Amino acid sequence: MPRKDDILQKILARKVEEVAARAAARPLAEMRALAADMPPARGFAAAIEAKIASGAPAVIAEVKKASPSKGVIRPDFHPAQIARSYEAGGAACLSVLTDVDFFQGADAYLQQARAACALPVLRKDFTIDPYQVHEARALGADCVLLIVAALSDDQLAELSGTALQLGLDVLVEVHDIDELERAIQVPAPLLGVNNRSLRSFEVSLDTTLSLRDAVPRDRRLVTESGIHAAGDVAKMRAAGVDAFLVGEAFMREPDPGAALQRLFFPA
Ligand SMILES: O=C(O)c1ccccc1NCC(=O)[C@H](O)[C@H](O)COP(=O)(O)O
Repeated sequence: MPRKDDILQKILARKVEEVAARAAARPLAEMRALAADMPPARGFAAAIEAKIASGAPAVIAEVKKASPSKGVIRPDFHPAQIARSYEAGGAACLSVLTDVDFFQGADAYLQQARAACALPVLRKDFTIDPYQVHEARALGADCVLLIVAALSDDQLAELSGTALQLGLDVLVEVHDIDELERAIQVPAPLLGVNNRSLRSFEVSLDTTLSLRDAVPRDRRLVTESGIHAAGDVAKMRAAGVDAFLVGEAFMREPDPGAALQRLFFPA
């Protein structure tokens, strides 16, 4: 598949500008104070472990209007309705895209989705600065995403440290073995393997299968992207993978939670 002119680098360049503008509008000290005033987080990793302990797969159900690889996925987009539907369908947690420029996301979507249900919520964004971690907490997020390909080791340590200090969980995302080796230096239990290359957009579930044995036993492997069919779920579960992050397959369905239930909890 041809490279898409390295979309990840474009997103990161824009994110630097976005964070600077946000910090100018609302300084870090103010954001820190807002974050410090928030009630305790809902326990994102704990919800995943509880689901798996009950014998069920743990599904992180994504609330995503559009993406760089697919364009607009769900034009008729109502985050609160989607969140309620996912909760009824048996999701363990939600993932809400807040990036505006590349995913047509919004901070308000996270707040609306979280307020509509009792599920813990991942802020799905490109976190590059501690400012965004305080902002995530202030928005009510329960977990932040750290993409290893986007960060240096020092940034990974600083951002994960800030998140853990604030009571947030961290999903550390990798796509290859070099990134996995860097990710396991971060003391966070959730390790996402993205089956989609964020550089070429190519999706292969073999990415998860090839990295599975290198994931330490004290980490929870979350397979991310490209899960569409019962066969995909069966393939992962047969390989001992019990946690899933799924977006498009649900977002294209009229009732996303019913689609989740059909895919993961068939009668
Ligand atoms: O999806 C994209 O086009 C994309 C491009 C660049 C960076 C990230 C991107 N997606 C984020 C994700 O990884 C997915 O939203 C998530 O894993 C769900 O994937 P899917 O089930 O395939 O919608």
